Amino acid sequence: MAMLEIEGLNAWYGASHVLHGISLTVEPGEIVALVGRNGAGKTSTIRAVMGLMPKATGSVRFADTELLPLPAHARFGLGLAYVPEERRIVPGLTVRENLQLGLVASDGTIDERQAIDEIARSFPRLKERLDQQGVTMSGGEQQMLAIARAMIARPRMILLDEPSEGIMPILVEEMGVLFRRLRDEGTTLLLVEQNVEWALKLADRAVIIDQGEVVHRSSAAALLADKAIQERYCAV
Ligand SMILES: Nc1ncnc2c1ncn2[C@@H]1O[C@H](COP(=O)(O)OP(=O)(O)OP(=O)(O)O)[C@@H](O)[C@H]1O
Repeated sequence: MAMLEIEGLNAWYGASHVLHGISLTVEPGEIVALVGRNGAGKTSTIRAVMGLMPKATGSVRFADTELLPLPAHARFGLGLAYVPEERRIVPGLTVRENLQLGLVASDGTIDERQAIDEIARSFPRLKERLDQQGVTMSGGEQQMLAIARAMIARPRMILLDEPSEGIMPILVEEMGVLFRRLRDEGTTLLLVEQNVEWALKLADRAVIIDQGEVVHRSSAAALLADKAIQERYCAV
């Protein structure tokens, strides 16, 4: 059974029809890179999975549950996590308090102190800053916090929207190591990226979206080697 199966997904912003029959699957424990140029529909696709598009039709199944009829908050409870492009680190809250927000949907089933200890082991940079205001950290550290907050409730799948954007190369590298480890531990990842080469080196499979349609599916390695297709659909 696929972890995520999107079939014939259409979506709209008001009268503007932006996704035209997107179909793609993500198998358990794999990293799929979703690429394509600005405005192609990558963000809209993951927003539709999370229940954040004003209108969406078709089918989106997560571990065999049909998501489209469910409100956004019910989707988080199923073990899906989302790291949006704008990181939404809450002003006025410390790093620890931002992490605690990631546990709200788990209804007290996860031991908070243990979960924060575990996360702090994976993110040494956050460990040193648990009592600091989240928004005082660098952009890259805030991105790591947003990812840590998504991971803390141990979701089965994480959707990430351009996690490497605007981040120092050293942190991008750390993030790659983290994503591989997550995958090796069984977490499924759907990664929207403009940093195509980095994403393809990390991912198992790749899907390209162009003008709201899927135009290419292959192994990540095959797309990495195919500069012509990358130029045609991913050049900025
Ligand atoms: N809030 C909105 N209202 C109306 N149209 C929107 C809105 N957000 C995005 N769009 C339009 O929807 C289409 C798909 O955008 P989307 O953000 O999904 O693309 P993307 O591939 O993620 O690109 P980017 O990398 O720029 O985020 C584009 O034509 C865009 O202009």
